[in-house]
Amino acid sequence: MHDGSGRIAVQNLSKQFGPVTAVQNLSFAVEPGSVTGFLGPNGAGKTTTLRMLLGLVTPSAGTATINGQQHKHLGNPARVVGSVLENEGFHPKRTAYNHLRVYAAAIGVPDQRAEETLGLVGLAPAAHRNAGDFSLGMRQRLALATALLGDPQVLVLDEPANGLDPEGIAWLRTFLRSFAAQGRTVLVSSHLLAEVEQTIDQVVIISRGQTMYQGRVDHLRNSQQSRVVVLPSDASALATALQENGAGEVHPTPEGGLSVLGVTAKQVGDVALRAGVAIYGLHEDTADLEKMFFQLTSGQYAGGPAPVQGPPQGWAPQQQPQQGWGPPQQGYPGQPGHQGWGGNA
Ligand SMILES: Nc1ncnc2c1ncn2[C@@H]1O[C@H](COP(=O)(O)OP(=O)(O)OP(=O)(O)O)[C@@H](O)[C@H]1O
Repeated sequence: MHDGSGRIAVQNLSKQFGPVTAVQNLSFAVEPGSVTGFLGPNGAGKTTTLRMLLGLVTPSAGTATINGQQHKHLGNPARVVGSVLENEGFHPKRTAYNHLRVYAAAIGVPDQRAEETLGLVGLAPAAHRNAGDFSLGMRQRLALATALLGDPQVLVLDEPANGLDPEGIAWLRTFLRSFAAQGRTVLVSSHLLAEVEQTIDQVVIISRGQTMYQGRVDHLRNSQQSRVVVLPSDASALATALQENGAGEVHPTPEGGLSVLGVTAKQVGDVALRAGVAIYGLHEDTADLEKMFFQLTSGQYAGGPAPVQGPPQGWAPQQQPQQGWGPPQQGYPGQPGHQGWGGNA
């Protein structure tokens, strides 16, 4: 039997579809009490991974377990894990309530649970309307109600925000966070970080079937080095002064200025003052999580938004992911451990 922990563990998971490697040696863990985003571009292998976790696809190698067991060994799986996958079908002539009653009977829970789950997802007023007349957002809610029938400990949702309007997304966010606050586990896939950023507290980012980052979203955000763009009277003199004061990377800009990583505008201003260099312009680029996401998954993109080449500043995508990858290994200005920056004095 399963261990009741609510933990999802994916270990060295791979899936080959003929010549296509959908998932390659993927490892990550999802702990209860949190909402974890499972993020990656289209085709990264998210759906295949979730389908392996739910026992719908057989792995080529590795394991995907819930509560320490593969799905097929969970006993009564609907009581352990509820899922909403893409393109869930409903009988169009069946009411929402009747749809849920059919599923309730199949997993051995009373009809009353159908009413309860309709209430949970805000569909009670539409209980006796045919699912065929539902909007995409209502169908998503009905799919979620179906997943909740067994009062599961774990929820696995594939792109649940698809088809939801902003109000629906806000509602889903509140619902998932309160579900997790009860000590349950939520894993939500998406190809859009912005769509789930406010919902999730942990994130697993994959690209081309491999884990690129696993850890807290706020750690990822805090790890971003800020960038200062400065237009000085003498770029060469300022670049030298910055480097003497411990700035990590200083690059010229096409406008004749400098782009300086991991510093604040104040630090650049202080160094320039001491170096006797006048400043004609100065601004700070704040951390952008979306940019980081593109960088981590850049190899995946063939078209669309132009990815920034190379690993993100201060980050090194690794082939052997570990729980809670932390911020950059080396300190930088503003972080404990950084040496230098006379401008801070
Ligand atoms: N049954 C299958 N047969 C052959 N190839 C498949 C099959 N299922 C998935 N793939 C391929 O595996 C790769 C990963 O697909 P998958 O659907 O898991 O990615 P995804 O991250 O969920 O993408 P999306 O966000 O577009 O759904 C893709 O190249 C896809 O074409």
